[in-house]
Amino acid sequence: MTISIWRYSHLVLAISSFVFIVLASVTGIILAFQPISEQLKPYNVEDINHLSLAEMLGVFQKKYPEIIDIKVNENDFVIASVFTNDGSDLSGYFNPKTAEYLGEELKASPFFQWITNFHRSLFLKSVGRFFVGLCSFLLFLIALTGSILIIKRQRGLRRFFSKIVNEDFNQYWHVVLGRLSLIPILIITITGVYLSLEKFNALPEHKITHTVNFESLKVSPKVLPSEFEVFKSIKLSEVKRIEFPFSPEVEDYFTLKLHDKELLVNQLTGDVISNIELAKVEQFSVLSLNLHTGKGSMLWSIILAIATANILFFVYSGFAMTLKRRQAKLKNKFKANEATTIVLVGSENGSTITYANAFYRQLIAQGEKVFITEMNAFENYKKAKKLVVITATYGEGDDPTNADKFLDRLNVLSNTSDLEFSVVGFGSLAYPDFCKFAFDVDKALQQKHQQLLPVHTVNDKSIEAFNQWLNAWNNVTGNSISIPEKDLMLAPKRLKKFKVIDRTVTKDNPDDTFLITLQSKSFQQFTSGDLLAIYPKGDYRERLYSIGKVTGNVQLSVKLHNNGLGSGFINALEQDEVLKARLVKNTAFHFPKNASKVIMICNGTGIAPFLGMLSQNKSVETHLYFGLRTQDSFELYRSQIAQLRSTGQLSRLELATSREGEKRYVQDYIMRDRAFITESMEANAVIMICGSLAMYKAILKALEKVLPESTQYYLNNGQIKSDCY
Ligand SMILES: Cc1cc2nc3c(=O)[nH]c(=O)nc-3n(C[C@H](O)[C@H](O)[C@H](O)COP(=O)(O)O)c2cc1C
Repeated sequence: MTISIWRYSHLVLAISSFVFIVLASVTGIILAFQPISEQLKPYNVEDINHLSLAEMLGVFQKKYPEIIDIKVNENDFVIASVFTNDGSDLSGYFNPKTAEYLGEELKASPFFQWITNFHRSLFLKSVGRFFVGLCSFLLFLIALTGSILIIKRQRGLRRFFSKIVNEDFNQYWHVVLGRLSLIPILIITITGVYLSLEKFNALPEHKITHTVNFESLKVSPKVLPSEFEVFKSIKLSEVKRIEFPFSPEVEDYFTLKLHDKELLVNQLTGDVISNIELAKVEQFSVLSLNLHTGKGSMLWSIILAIATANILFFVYSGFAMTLKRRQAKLKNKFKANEATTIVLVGSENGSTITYANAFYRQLIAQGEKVFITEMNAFENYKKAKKLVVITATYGEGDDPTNADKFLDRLNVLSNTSDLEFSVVGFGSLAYPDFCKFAFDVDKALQQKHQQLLPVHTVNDKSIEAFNQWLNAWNNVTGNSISIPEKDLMLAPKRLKKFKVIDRTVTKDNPDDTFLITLQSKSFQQFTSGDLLAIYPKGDYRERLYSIGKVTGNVQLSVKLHNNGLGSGFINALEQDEVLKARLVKNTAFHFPKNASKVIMICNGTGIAPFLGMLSQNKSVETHLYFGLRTQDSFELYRSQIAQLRSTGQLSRLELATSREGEKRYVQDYIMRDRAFITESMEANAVIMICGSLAMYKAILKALEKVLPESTQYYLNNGQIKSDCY
């Protein structure tokens, strides 16, 4: 399958370095806990930013007759070496405010030391260090190519952090976590490379050498160190180390190492004898070490640990995605120029190829000469009579990578005008430009060839929807192809648990229909009009139901069919039983946000999403045209609808009973209320239709007669929405 140059680079880099990356990541996660464990020790003193060096020296010199040196480490622990009044030496952690001894200096744990050595060089000395440095650089490139892939996926840098639709677990989290850990990973890799370069002496030398003119050193006026102006002006947080003079002679001085410079200070007068700025290389080395290891900041150490753990997840999810893509291969029995039917596939992540391959195999089994290939490989096919294009849509209604040259090639190459074609669009209603690329392809093909079937769309890889197209294809071509469902889908993953919290029974209803309410066991965002996908046999067989959101739960209205796989499964569920299913977003059938009025038309179980929408409705005027067989059929919904009427959430109900009374269908009421319907649509109302396809067609026919514009106009305008089956 064709993949973009960026994805290819991302993959090649990952493959070439993954062993090192895994080893470095695992050890890196462990090492992140070293600074955390150190900082949990009670030697840290607050307000180190406010305490001056002079103040600290004052208390130390009061308490101890001789001080050798004082250090402040990355954790802001003060470590000193002193002589006490009884002449014994004392070294370890001290409180800088009171000069009180706190405890012995921690020795690095042998375990962390072992892991550190492994992390730095894999115990391979210079060779290992080189590979670790190289792997850091490769990881940096992987992060860069990954960012480019995200920018391309999101169609622009500005949309880098825009919402991502969760279609595939590995893909979704690869991108989401990739964006979140990008900055820490860039920092880890850049500093890793820098530290390696330093170890190989590849950076400029940066030794500090002071020159002191001993002749010019003053011996008066004498000042106590705690009164030195220079010590007063330096905060303890700036200090790395202060070394005390060995003797009281003026030739011996204080050596003060700060984070950005080194000073020599006259021990008698407090004059600064020499002041040298640290080279930028040196300053960056310290910064690199702290950023790379998390030394000195618990928060940063935790961020590093999380980002490094994410790297391991990227390795796993990246390879899982690649494997999935590679499984989707196109193989041919016939040559392109022998084939009478051509199947072209546009796919980014391979799932559309599974459908196209299954269709190809069935055609071959029927004895047809078929050729299947990627859309970008389109050419003039000598003997082709039929062309089937099965394509996904990406980005914002754009082409998948292996179809990005198709429209140009079609323009330049194609000249066989008696070729008949059918386009099947794979897409997701979670995106605003649903299957747009398929529509673009269809339009372009219409300029040159004969359309055999209108564009057929498949939402969320629905097998049902694909089979509907297959039936239509069989009808127009005289074929009798059927695709075993197991060829199309693997058992679904990541299903969520739902518990039955209420249900009615079919015997109470003349149409074998029942209401069932499910409570999601985990937090999930959904709304009325979305779909619930169930897997009755726990395998590839999927059944979708329109749902209503009623008091936060999922409500379905189900008609039990003879041998119905889905309805039989749901009907067998008992109170409190738990099932596994998944919610599918269906934005095209959500309650409109800005409509002046909503006219809902449904028959039978098509009422389910409307019961939810009405119970969520706050103030919109709503009219419900509900078709059922008898008044008894209505009993199932009577109390809910009465409640909605009493609260005003449902403004008007028209019940059409087809088997008793005036024996009317919903479309009869539409014809009767033509003035109301027209007036409402002119005032920006929205019509929503849910239920059987037969009813949908009848309603569209009625609306065609009633409305001033064509139904296509209102469909395009988003004023007619439907979810029919
Ligand atoms: C980044 C991204 C963008 C997408 N954009 C659209 C879109 O604009 N319109 C649409 O209908 N579907 C869109 N989809 C959904 C895919 O077309 C759909 O999941 C399809 O089944 C994927 O097929 P494939 O696995 O063969 O690539 C998008 C999916 C992804 C991951």
